[in-house]
Amino acid sequence: MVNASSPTAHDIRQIFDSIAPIYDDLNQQLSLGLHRVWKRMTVRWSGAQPGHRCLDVCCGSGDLALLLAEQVGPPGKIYGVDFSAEQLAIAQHRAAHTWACPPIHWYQADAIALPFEDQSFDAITMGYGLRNLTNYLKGLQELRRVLRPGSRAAILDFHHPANPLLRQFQQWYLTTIVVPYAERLGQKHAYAYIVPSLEHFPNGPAQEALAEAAGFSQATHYPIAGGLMGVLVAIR
Ligand SMILES: C/C(=C\Cc1cc(O)c2ccccc2c1O)CCC[C@H](C)CCC[C@H](C)CCCC(C)C
Ligand SMILES: C[S@@+](CC[C@H](N)C(=O)[O-])C[C@H]1O[C@@H](n2cnc3c(N)ncnc32)[C@H](O)[C@@H]1O
Repeated sequence: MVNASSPTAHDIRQIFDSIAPIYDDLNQQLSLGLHRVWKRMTVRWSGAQPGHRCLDVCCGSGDLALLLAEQVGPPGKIYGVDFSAEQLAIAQHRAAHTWACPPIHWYQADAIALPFEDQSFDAITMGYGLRNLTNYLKGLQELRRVLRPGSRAAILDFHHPANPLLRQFQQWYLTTIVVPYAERLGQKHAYAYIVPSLEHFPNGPAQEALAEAAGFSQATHYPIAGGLMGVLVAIR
């Protein structure tokens, strides 16, 4: 059983391997489909353009990598990285069954040790991944390392909203809606992990400071979904 307050990387990989078959459906149902809007915003903020070479870190089942592929088109190149083999298997299957999807290169690797040369990418996305890393700073340093100068990383994730009512709503939704829903599918422990993962995750201004500590020249956090989450846009 996962130690929810301080899970190891192995614990986290096991969680995402185990929920892979239901991950997409639960995200769609639990976010009322809105997660696709939040991901499209993230791709737009990444600055990805036709012909670009882009990376989606903690790609999971491939949502953001597939959106990047749509954006860069056949001349572009897309790479997806995740350390969960089961999530990557879903991503590969979805890409193979997506009409006219440009080739996407999938890598099973750790986000804090990316298997790419320095300054390899024109844009990077990371959706609901940073909060799951055991070392946020190292994760941001790796994103910066593989980005080309002047290029952007767009990092989408939850955080605790500043507004106390919204924070109460977030806690209520996660504990009263999300966890019982997942429990009916035998995945209570996996989804129960979201709440403690938020406890020590930095808010917008702290994320900006962390990105600058990682060496990014500029970082701006844009709250979305009423402040329940946000997109950190970091420029190398
Ligand atoms: C795509 C979404 C969440 C991804 C996600 C992130 C994690 O860290 C996990 C950890 C463990 C298991 C699963 C995940 C995981 O799926 C967002 C949509 C799914 C969310 C679970 C729904 C909660 C969203 C907001 C807290 C409330 C939104 C309210 C609005 C009225 C829909
Ligand atoms: C909540 S899912 C997000 C998936 C996808 N980005 C999305 O938006 O749906 C988090 C993903 O991060 C991956 N992950 C967590 N820690 C990782 C690490 N250190 N290295 C690589 N992948 C990691 C998990 O395996 C999981 O697929």
